[in-house]
Amino acid sequence: MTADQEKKQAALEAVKYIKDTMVVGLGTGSTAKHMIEAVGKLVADGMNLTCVPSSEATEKLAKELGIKIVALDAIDKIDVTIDGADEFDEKFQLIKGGGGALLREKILAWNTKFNIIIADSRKEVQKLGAFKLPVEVIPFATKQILAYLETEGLQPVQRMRGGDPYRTDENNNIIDIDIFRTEDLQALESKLLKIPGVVETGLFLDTTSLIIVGKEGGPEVKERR
Ligand SMILES: O=C(CO)[C@H](O)[C@H](O)COP(=O)(O)O
Repeated sequence: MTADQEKKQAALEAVKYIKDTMVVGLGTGSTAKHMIEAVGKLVADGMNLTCVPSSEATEKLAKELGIKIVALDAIDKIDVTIDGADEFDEKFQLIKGGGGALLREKILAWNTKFNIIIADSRKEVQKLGAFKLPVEVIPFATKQILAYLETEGLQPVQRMRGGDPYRTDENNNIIDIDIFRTEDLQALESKLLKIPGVVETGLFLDTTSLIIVGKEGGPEVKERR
């Protein structure tokens, strides 16, 4: 199976957890796109859903598909959020933010009763960190944060797009760092979040309830132990 076929398979399995009248968080990225399309079909078939998007791109696609979108402050709690990931390990720890939507994705995950991650099988790793960890920072502080992270040995690289700094939906910058040699991810997360100007990191350490992986022979559904 191609990675994209696995993504779609996982997405189609995940939408089975969506029930009528639920508030649903919609993730961002190429795996989430399959899920949003499937949610669009549920809505077209008559399901009454209220959805909260994790990015402007997701909001645009959802609206095109006729999905009812509300802002986070219009609801109390999200019933289920379905999102992708760049990497996950057996402890259900994730790296997210390859698509740049980590801040809103993390806010959605934190405000959700049941978080489902959908992924192709290449996202499963023994140890997080082959994928660089995205850190969202405000533009005002970017130069100084880059210098600090360099002294910490985290090999920071500012994300660029077409020769200009990449800007998130919140108009911030992203610095990608190398965490492969980091053992204590919780300590790293705390250290990063203490830096003035760091808005959020793409480490999702304890929000995920279920991971669905697309695989030859059918989706694998992993429950958090
Ligand atoms: O965190 C994300 C976006 O911020 C995505 O979930 C992550 O990058 C995975 O993307 P894809 O489904 O395209 O592989």
